[in-house]
Amino acid sequence: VIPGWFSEMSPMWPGEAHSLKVEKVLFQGKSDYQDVIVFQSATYGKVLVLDGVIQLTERDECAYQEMITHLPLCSIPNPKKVLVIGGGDGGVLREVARHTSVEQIDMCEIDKMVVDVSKQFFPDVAIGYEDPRVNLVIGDGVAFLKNAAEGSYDAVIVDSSDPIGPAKELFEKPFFQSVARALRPGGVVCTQAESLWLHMDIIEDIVSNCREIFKGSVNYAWTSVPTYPSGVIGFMLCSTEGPDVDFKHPLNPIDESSSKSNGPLKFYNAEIHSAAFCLPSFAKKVIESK
Ligand SMILES: NCCCN[C@H]1CC[C@H](N)CC1
Repeated sequence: VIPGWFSEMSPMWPGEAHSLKVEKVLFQGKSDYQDVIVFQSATYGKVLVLDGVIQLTERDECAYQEMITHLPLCSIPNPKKVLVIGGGDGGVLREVARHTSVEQIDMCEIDKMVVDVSKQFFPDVAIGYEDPRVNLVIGDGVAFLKNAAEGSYDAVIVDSSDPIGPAKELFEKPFFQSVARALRPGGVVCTQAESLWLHMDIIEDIVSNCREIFKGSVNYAWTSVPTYPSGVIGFMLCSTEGPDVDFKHPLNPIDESSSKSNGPLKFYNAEIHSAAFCLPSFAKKVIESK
């Protein structure tokens, strides 16, 4: 490693590595599940790294947290009960809390060290934990959903790391089946769905599993996050059989007054919501043909 530089290498993006200039390492630890590092970067603020993979930076986390949350929640009229799988940094909680219709936010995060480190080093992200509607469970999302009552959620958000390490099972068919069971008719799920530049094979498998399991609509959306591999990240948006969900045209705008509580929206808006579903031809061919 070049002195003072962090390079993000993984078998999931062979032959390439995004690098950030490191000013100071603020935390290094090893939880029961993964290596955890926080460093002060020269140009992206503080950075959270798990097993050598960038999870968030202060400068661009708004793009991911706002899109993964508002793409599903702005697509249904009145979300009340929301489940977050993963998301231990608290950023998705911060975004869900903007929705005044939401009454209960359950979260299941497997690694307590991620929660503690986020509260210590990323207070503007971990602010989500301060919302009284939040119930945090430290545990395995797969087990949590197996025990969830049928049809108990309006929305599930799967804010996972990559399918190498603790999040591996969150990309597999049985997990998607348990999500569908826990959703009410016309309920929605949004999952972290990797990069259309790097992972069309993974996306192809996820799409075909989702089309089998979710009998409402199944769509892939994507957005720009400079510090994620290839500079983009995708999302699977699925709804269960029941009241129609048109993900491409948001019907439930975020209540402006509630947005102020956790600072202004920096990235999401209704136009970029619809634009997120426009795909390059090479991806359309795979995703829309499954
Ligand atoms: N809430 C933290 C974001 C986790 N999602 C990331 C997507 C891109 C991956 N390479 C790493 C995890």
